[in-house]
Amino acid sequence: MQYAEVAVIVPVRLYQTFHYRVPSQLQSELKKFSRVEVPFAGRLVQGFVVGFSRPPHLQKVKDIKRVLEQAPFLNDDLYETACWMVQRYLCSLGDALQCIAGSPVGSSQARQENGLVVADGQFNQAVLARAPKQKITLEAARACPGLTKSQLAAKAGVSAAVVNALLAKGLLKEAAAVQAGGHEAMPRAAIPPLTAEQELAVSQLRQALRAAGPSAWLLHGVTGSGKTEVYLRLIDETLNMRRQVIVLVPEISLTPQMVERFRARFGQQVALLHSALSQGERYAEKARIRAGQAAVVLGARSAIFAPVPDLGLIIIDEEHEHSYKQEESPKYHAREVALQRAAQNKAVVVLGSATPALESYCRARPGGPYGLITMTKRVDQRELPKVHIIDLRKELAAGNTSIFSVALQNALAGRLAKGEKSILFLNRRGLATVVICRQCGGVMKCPRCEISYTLHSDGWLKCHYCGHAARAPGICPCCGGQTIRSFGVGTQRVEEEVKRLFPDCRVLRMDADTTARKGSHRQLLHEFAHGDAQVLIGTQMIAKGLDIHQVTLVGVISADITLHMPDFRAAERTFQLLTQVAGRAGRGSKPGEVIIQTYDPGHFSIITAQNHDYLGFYHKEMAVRRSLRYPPFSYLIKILFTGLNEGDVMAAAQYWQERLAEAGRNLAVRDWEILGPAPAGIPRIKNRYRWQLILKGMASRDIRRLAAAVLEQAGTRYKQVAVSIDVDPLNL
Ligand SMILES: Nc1ncnc2c1ncn2[C@@H]1O[C@H](COP(=O)(O)OP(=O)(O)OP(=O)(O)O)[C@@H](O)[C@H]1O
Ligand SMILES: [Zn+2]
Repeated sequence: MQYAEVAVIVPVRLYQTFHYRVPSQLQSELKKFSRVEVPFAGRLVQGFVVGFSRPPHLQKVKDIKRVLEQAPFLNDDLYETACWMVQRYLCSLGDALQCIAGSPVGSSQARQENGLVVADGQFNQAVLARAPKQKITLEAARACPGLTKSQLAAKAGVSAAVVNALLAKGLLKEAAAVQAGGHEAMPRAAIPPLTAEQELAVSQLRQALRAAGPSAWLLHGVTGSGKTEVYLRLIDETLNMRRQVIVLVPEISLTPQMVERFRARFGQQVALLHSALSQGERYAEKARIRAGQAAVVLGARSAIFAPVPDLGLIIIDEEHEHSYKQEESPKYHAREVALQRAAQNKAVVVLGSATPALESYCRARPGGPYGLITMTKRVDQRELPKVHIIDLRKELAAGNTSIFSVALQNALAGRLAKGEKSILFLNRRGLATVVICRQCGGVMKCPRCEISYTLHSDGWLKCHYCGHAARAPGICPCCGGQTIRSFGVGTQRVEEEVKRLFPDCRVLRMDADTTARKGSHRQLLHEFAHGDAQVLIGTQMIAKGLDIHQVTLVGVISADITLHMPDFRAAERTFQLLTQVAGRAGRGSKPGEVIIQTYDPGHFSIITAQNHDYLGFYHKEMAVRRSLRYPPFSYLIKILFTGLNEGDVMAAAQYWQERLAEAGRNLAVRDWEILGPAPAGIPRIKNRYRWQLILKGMASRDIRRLAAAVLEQAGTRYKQVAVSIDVDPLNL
């Protein structure tokens, strides 16, 4: 083991690795996949050892400097995935391995924390009457036994001090460490009998699990059809086969109900991977996963790389969600990685959604690579909600300038009178979305980004791209004019309006502004579900997964925001959001009602959402995509150029455009085109100019080959311009 082959973490040529000498003092420490520090181009960089071959030339071979992490969470299986990512996403092998292994952790930090449980014995409730936070925390610990201190604090939305206080009082105690395979350590939660449709889904997927090969399935079930129960049964089956499961959810903080149901069913077998974990906690969870102790991994996008020993099943809930796509390099999509990992491990992939991505549904058509399983009914014969569309043009003509139509106002008043709960949805936060000087017409914009400021109720103008904030001016900075007006409605305006119309009503608002603090999502959702709040106002955060039985009204303040996004997926996004948010109504014993306000009531995304008609939407939208040759009828690659000097950025984009055209001729690639160079949708962010090229082709492999060829020759030509490649971009 004299020489090691290292994949360095720098944006270099895709597959290239470099040879280093292994100094004698590192001989015993170094292993395959160790994370090392090596000299590279005059500085020290990190990399991963991927082999021990001899270098072709022995001159100029440098020494490995040191070992940073002896055994990161990598293995041969994940290495194969990394190699696949290189050719699929055009990232370097070092970047792919880094993305899979995550950031390094000194093993000293990796202390295994014991889970906490409520101490036995009765205690006087009155003791906690003055300590509401401790009370909430104790309730949380009872609902989800086995959380660590910080997990429990995050769940209850309190600080660690509150948990410490409960430990000191003896009301909480540490659970004894659970043995491996402690599947039966928890009392089984009451398991409901399956509905007929669930039964059919489970039996079909159970067969797939027992079959020897990999397979992929789309579980298309309407909102409230009980997809989660199907997942739970399949997981049980997989655990019985002594294999492990990865379950992906769009964002773990938004799915406390799901986490609770998983813990109730599988107890300590569940490992949670999410961004709120400390490095030590993450390390401990991954160690449990690698050892096969935690056989059910529940997490967001990056949990797809969990180092399970024998992967049997991958479930992706709300598979249409864009959060499964990573927007930094490597710009992978967890769904595609899942299919690859499943192929490597002969595992089964289940993609669940009420509104599948077009790409997924068309793969599930007859002859496609996915099997299709459909659930058309809600559990317990509950009805899908009645959806009404309100034409805002008519409201205006009738003299109603409020943001609430008469119908929505009346419906809300009715719910408040009956003590039922309502959700109001608007996919835009803040108070007003544009601030304009009426004298010169100047729009207040972020000085660093080419984007208009949003006015917030605290009087600040905020840039939603870079976070930059400025005081709202009283006079126009351009012309000195004194009539500055704001337009456009955000969630804060909706909140003000509800409070004005219904002064006694208890309102909660959930958007990026109210959920910045750790644990605040859970706290807000808990308060809405169990407290006396009657109305929840929010952005897309409230559209997914919520299962709150008392909600009988959903109001969509404006369906037009997503509809008019400059993106070919705007209609799809709109249909998905409307269907998902409408699906929050009527999940209990009382039927639900939905009111959608729009200036475009004839649009097919809105009408098909009204009729709960996924297939109707699918066929209409596919016809549009076909005629414009957009995905899924073609493949795209976005190449983004950014830099401080616009001239350099344009020159780099131009140069790439020429090289790509040339490579296309040389490699005789057919059925493809280059769009651009053109300024990106947002032409400047944080002072960096942004230009882009789009490659569009009928074969993904062909355009990837072109981009890879040009990256090899031109990747580092413009030193001041960053080039980033996005294969199958979700944002253009
Ligand atoms: N077989 C069953 N019997 C009784 N209740 C059930 C059954 N299956 C699921 N439920 C309940 O039905 C409700 C809806 O289930 P679930 O949240 O899994 O729906 P879903 O299909 O994931 O919906 P969405 O797509 O809207 O998130 C939950 O409250 C769940 O506990
Ligand atoms: Zn900005």
